[in-house]
Amino acid sequence: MIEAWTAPDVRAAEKPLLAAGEPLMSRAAHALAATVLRDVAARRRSLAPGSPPRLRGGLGSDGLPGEAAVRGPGAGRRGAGARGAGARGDVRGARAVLLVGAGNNGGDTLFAGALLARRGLAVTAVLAAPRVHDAGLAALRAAGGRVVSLFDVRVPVVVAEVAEADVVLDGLVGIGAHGVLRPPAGGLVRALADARAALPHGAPRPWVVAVDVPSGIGVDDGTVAGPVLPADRTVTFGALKPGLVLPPAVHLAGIVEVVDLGLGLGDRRVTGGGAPGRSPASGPAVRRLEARDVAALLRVPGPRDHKYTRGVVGVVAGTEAFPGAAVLAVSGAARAGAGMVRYLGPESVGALVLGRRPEVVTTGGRVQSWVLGPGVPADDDAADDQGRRIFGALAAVTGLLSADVTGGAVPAVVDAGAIELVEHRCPPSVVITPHAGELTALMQRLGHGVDRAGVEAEPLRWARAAHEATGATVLLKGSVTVIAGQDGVFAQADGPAWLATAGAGDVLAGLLGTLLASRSADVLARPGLAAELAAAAVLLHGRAAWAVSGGSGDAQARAGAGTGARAGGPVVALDVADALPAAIADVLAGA
Ligand SMILES: NC(=O)C1=CN([C@@H]2O[C@H](COP(=O)(O)OP(=O)(O)OC[C@H]3O[C@@H](n4cnc5c(N)ncnc54)[C@H](O)[C@@H]3O)[C@@H](O)[C@H]2O)[C@@H](O)CC1
Ligand SMILES: [K+]
Repeated sequence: MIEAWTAPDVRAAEKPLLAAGEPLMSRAAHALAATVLRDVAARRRSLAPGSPPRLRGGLGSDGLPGEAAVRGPGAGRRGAGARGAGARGDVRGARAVLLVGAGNNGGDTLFAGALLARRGLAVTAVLAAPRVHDAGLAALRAAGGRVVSLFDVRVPVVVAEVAEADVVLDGLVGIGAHGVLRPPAGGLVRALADARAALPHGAPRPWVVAVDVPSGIGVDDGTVAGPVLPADRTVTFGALKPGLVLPPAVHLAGIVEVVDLGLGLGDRRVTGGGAPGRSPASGPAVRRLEARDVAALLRVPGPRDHKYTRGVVGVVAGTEAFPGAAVLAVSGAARAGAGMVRYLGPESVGALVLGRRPEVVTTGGRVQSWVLGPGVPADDDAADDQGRRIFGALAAVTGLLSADVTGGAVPAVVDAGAIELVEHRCPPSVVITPHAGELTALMQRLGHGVDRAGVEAEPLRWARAAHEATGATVLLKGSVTVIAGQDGVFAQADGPAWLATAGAGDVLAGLLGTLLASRSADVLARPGLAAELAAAAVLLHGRAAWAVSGGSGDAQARAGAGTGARAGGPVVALDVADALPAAIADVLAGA
């Protein structure tokens, strides 16, 4: 389990250690410097004449930084200069620029800069505040570092200096940041980010290491409200912060490395998540399941199981206009290991489903979970019969219909058009699965004045708001999927960007339906479990997609970084469903 803790939680955990005189800043600075030295040495090796071409500005297949565009041997911009040939581990003469703010984040950066200077790097500190960490500044000066102030030199001069550097350390603000970066730091960062964005794809540029967090991100909510210099690597101290796992900020953090300061935050047994600002006792603010967590959640059939005990999934999906969604949702459910799948829908669609999945049953009967809505447009009169089926199922799962009639509520996945049909408060065992556009429509219907850009800018806030407004567990789809449930928030980054393709959501809905059906009674008894199973479904879906795509998401998952099309190739949704058995087997085998 990957856990992210809020700034107040980190501070609270640091407090007793600082009071006991633990040298946390020194530990942080040493770890930061070690990473920077390793990165600089690795980049020099990758640019040395005769070395194989590597990816630049991205994650190499070995998890080490390389080059984003493939460059031929010896194509270093300044030949054997600062970025040119370097012996293994030789970093002497490399240029480092430190961006230094007023607080301890700047202090970490200055102390790390002093260590870099002592290893032979040419270090320049750019001070973005009238007063910075005194001891850190003294250490850098004593080590031979150069110091300039943003109050004395103009921003374009600094931008030019940064362009010539091998590595930039962003130490403007860390967990003490409030709001968007203020001048002069904000202006500098905007100019640096603009200069970087203007570079042709794959052009040489300095490696950017964010100190604790990329300065300017919303540390506790992952928002990006102002300028931020995108990092290639973030070295974060003590624990992951929510902004390093949540979109959109996660996409600016690069490869994330956690330096253990002995805060003990990840050590305690976590029973539930909490809102930012709660004490560590209430658990991490955001969690991300890893494969072994998912293995523990999956219900593996035993010798006494039969199809009914394993879980029957009822699928109301597809219309004559959108029959494919039915095939995809049913395939996701069946391939994920449902004991049985019941398909309910138009006869012609049922025939198509049976043609692809003859094991499906097309008659009504008891189910242990519902999958409602894939391929059923809410505003389509022709979908009336499907709408009626969905209304009926929703009445059962929300408890509107008496248990005497329904035989008791069961968990449900409410997807696509069915989201618009939710009119009553739901239990958390109902998981709604909108993308940003569908969540926007839902929140507007509930009276919130938000547009799609607003949801995309603050996915955590709106996923939570939707959970609070509907009672349902909310799975907000994206390259990083945010899930808000009764016991907290998950942010899953498991799939390749190739997975953003038609029908992928239908497969996810079916897959999640199966996980809910297999643990139906547990979900009803402990509604927080629905969010965990939703996170598990996203992980399995993502891993299946990587398998189809031909790449591997392991490096990204290990790094806690956002996703991207860094490897692999295109995928189609039905192939993702077909890859689920192997993905589940791998997870269960601990692969
Ligand atoms: N507390 C500790 O013992 C440790 C802290 N560490 C470092 O210390 C950092 C926290 O230090 P601080 O509490 O001093 O806070 P920061 O260094 O994160 O930032 C606070 C300073 O930045 C200014 N600032 C705040 N918001 C700003 C904005 N929007 N624009 C421009 N300036 C802004 C404040 O006025 C203040 O001077 C961590 O992120 C981490 O890097 C590490 O050394 C590990 C140990
Ligand atoms: K920073």
